[in-house]
Amino acid sequence: MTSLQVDASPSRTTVARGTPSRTVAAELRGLVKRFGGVTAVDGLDLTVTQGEVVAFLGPNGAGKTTTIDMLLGLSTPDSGSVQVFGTGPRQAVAEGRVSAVMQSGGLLRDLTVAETLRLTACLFSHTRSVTEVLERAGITSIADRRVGKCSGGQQQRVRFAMALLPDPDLIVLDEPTTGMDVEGRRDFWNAMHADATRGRTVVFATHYLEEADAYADRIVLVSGGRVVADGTPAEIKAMSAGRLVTATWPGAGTGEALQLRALPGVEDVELRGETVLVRAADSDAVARHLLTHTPAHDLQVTSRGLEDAFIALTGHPHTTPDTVDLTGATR
Ligand SMILES: Nc1ncnc2c1ncn2[C@@H]1O[C@H](COP(=O)(O)OP(=O)(O)OP(=O)(O)O)[C@@H](O)[C@H]1O
Repeated sequence: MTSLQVDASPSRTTVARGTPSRTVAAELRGLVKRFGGVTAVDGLDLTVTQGEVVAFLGPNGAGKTTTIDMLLGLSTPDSGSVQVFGTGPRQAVAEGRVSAVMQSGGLLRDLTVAETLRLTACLFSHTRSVTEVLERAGITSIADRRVGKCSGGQQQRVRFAMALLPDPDLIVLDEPTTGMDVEGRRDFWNAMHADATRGRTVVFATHYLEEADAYADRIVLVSGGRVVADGTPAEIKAMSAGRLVTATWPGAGTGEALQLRALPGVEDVELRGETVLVRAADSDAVARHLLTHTPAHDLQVTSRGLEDAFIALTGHPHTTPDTVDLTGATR
């Protein structure tokens, strides 16, 4: 059973999970990491229990990669602690209990996919068979292809297969699908998710809200180096209460937008060409006003999604590496 709590100071919404007896996979306590004058991670606390698939979501510069680097023992915190399966992260990695899929690097272009995996397997005392990880990562058909000839999405699945070799208890993926097309992303996550359903703990950082929504059991929203919200995708979406009213209103301009903004319960008004978008707690009142006091027509009322929650909870518009400001007029 889970329950939603609001912790007023600092502003953070958490889900207290009622399963304290489950094995803790990773425990980050009071993590702080500074680079010169920049505080990349600012007192971050997070407990991941075994078997969870956790998405680390946040705007650019939120501190996701810095946190993941500390989780993997690639860098050390200025203060705070990291424990992975009750030990330090470096030891957990050395024991093969944790492995990672990073965005780039780690591949030799002239080796085939199968040679790459056989070479990687030599680094560990015990591994799963190359045949098995090829299958798990969905790349058996390209086993004899040179890595340099593989697409970006296929190369990420090679990295995923490499990470599966030691049969880790925790797999950490840092924005593994950046730059992939939609099909590549879907294939990658289907392979990852099929593996995760066998009880593996997964922590992944992503810019893609839909990936977090579709593949995570739990979303940890990070902003300014801190956890600002933590819950299931449904819980995170529900944190941004209210609805979006969309209508066509030819000729609407700043004056009309300001009038709407002044209505009770209206949080935000946006104009995109002839379309007006109103985010409001009381969508009925907004709809009634638009239909009775203005020439607006073609009204639609929709529940707000993860993107609205992202904006509300982080104070940032949501952007991905291949899109621009989603709240801007260019959308
Ligand atoms: N090696 C470094 N030297 C200086 N500043 C750094 C370094 N690494 C990260 N930072 C800064 O720390 C902050 C957090 O960066 P980090 O890469 O962890 O964020 P992120 O959430 O992963 O961002 P993105 O989604 O854009 O990858 C940023 O302001 C970044 O510029």
